[in-house]
Amino acid sequence: MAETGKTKRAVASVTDQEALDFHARGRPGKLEITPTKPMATQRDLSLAYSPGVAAPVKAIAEDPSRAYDYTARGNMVAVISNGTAILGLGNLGALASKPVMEGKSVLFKRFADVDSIDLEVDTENVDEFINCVRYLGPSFGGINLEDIKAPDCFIIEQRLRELMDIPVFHDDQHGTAIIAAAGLINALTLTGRDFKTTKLVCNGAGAAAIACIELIKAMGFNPENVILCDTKGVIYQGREEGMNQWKSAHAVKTDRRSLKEALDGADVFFGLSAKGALTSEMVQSMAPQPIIFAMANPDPEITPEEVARIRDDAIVATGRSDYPNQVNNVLGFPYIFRGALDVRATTINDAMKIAAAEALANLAKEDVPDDVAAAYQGNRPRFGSQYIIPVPFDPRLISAIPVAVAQAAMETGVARRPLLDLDAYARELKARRDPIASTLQNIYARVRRHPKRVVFAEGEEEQMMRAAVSYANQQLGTAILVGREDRMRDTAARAGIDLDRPGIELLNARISKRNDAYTDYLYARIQRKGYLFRDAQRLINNDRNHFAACMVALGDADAMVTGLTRNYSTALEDVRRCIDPKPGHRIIGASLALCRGRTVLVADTAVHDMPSAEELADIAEEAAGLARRLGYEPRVAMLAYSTFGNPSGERSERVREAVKILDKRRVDFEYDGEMAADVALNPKIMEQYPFCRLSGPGNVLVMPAFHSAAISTKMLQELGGSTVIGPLLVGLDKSVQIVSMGAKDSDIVNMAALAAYNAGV
Ligand SMILES: NC(=O)C1=CN([C@@H]2O[C@H](COP(=O)(O)OP(=O)(O)OC[C@H]3O[C@@H](n4cnc5c(N)ncnc54)[C@H](OP(=O)(O)O)[C@@H]3O)[C@@H](O)[C@H]2O)C=CC1
Ligand SMILES: CC(=O)C(=O)O
Ligand SMILES: [Mg+2]
Repeated sequence: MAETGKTKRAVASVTDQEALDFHARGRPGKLEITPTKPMATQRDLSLAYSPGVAAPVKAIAEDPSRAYDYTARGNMVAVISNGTAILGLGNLGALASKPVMEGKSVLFKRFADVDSIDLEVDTENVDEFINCVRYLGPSFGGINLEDIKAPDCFIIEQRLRELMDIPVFHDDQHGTAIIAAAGLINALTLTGRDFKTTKLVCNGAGAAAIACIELIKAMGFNPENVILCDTKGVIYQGREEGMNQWKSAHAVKTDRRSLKEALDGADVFFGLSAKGALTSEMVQSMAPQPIIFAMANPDPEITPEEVARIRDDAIVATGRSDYPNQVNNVLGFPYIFRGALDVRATTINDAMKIAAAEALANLAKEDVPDDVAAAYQGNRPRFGSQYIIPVPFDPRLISAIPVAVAQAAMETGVARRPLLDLDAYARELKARRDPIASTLQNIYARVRRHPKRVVFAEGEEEQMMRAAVSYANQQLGTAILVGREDRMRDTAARAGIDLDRPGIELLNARISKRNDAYTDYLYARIQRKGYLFRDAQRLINNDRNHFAACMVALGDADAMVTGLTRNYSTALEDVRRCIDPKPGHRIIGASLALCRGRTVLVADTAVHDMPSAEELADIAEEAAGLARRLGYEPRVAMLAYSTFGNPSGERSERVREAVKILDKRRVDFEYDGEMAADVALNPKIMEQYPFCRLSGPGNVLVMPAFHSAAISTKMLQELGGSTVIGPLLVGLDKSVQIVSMGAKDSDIVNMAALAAYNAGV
């Protein structure tokens, strides 16, 4: 094998409570619909609705293909289920399936910019279900059927494919088969096996299992070497109990009757059944270098740890994201539909499926470039037993898979709109992904590799505790909660938070052994600023910000997070009493705003009220440095209400002056200004200033003053629907982050992760 390694969880799992909170927070559920056209004026209304809307109606009635020009159809996929086989949880009904279907819809958007809506159809009657879906064709560019039990799913998909002229794709069947086939191609290569002679046992004979074995047989597996099992054991020729025509098609002549007997000497196990179905004893009896794909969700047939306990020569994959080798259809469906939609395919055929599987398998064999490595928890994986398949966050998937699918669609004559230049298409696909959008993911990955001790100063607050538990759970390091232990335990018990878990430390400032050291340190810093020794003592004993900041200053913690109960400037003053700016640096606040797939850093959102030209230049330098530390190349726009001198005014003059100072300093990043926000952000408007030195839209926006920075970021958040992270505190000698008062636990964890990241990873 090219590489061996101990199997371990890649990231920590989440608790049920965390998952419930995540779904309930803010607007319940995971998606909402936003319009793509303005709806502000009477004219907008006349265009969007009556009378203007009649024009596209007539155009489409004349030529149905115009629906792709005038409606959202061409980029819209429905995720449809009746909830009869929700993951491996069984038949829990249409309504209970909604969280999964909403999840699939948001993954379509997140990974491939496909718009998607979930539809839960409340019937187990096959004809009723077909009848419901068949008439929805005009609304969508494709139909993703999901979590419908076998054998109903086979009938439903087959009929709908015949009835509809858009792709109908049951993801549990074909999506799973494509990803499993890709993983299998690579696992066979690594173990020197051949398709024709490899013996495979598949546990589960439902939607996913039948499709998987059909695809691998189509790719060259010998049918005699494939044994299928279900709840009744081996599916052998002549068996009558629990059979259907789809199982019968794969029945083999054998005297083996149980999964245990079937697995004796087998090379490959495919699990598409239920939690715990594979035992250690069965794994023990498999051939050398066994390949084990335990794909049941949410819990696999066997865990990688259990396999590792008994064998060190196995290649193991699961359907989960928290172990290496995630064989899950999320790696396929967003990109397969992307390719199919872009050529307006009438169907997703076998050639398109095989092209997707091969593209995916090949990607895992390629070197992982720098900008991709972060998606792999900061490691640079090499093709081997722990890396047979890319992870869903791999940014190369968006350009690799849709191109292969679109090409196969064109070659097999199912593309209604062929693409003439596939290289240009690949570039266009890449551009759909904002490289900065994965910033947070990258930061978490880096911190996980270099876990840090972060002190949560306001440890008695419920959100702080939740954030600390989440920090520890995500294996980012140790979370130290400062507060009175009895108070913390009371609050935790009431809120159902378990503090007795690895990675959580409770620290009572009053009885800490380090108080004397902290007091001496603080007193030395403030004795000439009007404070007595007993003042320093009181600050350390009673004020958690001073205590926590001294912990960081004296190296007892790597970073600190605070701010929940005290306003920003007061919390910053507390911290500043204990920690200086980094030599040669200026302390600023910068906020990261993520909006509609775009990310910008806005500064100074926290410290300087009315910065001078000199200070604006410093802010630009600090913000550019932060951008680089976050992993992207800054293009700094020095913002004002005017653009390059028009209209003129005192505040713009200062911004112009700051640009000249940056010129003199010969800084090593792109900057220009003064300019208005639309010039900075809209390339078309920027074109009116051909002399502008920015090579693209600004991604670091330096605001002329604190009020404009604070107002614009809050407006982005409230009106623009942006996620705003920060202000991040930049320029301190030690790593501290201050959250806004009343911040949510998820915001606090982000800030704690950023604090840990800034502490040096
Ligand atoms: N990793 C991935 O990407 C995917 C994973 N899956 C997982 O595969 C599993 C099956 O899903 P799906 O095919 O959609 O569901 P289906 O309901 O269509 O099929 C379930 C199959 O599993 C069999 N089964 C259930 N429990 C056992 C058991 N203990 N031993 C043997 N066979 C068993 C059933 O047997 P019988 O026929 O006798 O009832 C049936 O054949 C789920 O856990 C699901 O999460 C599914 C899709 C994608
Ligand atoms: C991943 C998926 O689709 C399932 O487990 O059903
Ligand atoms: Mg599914």
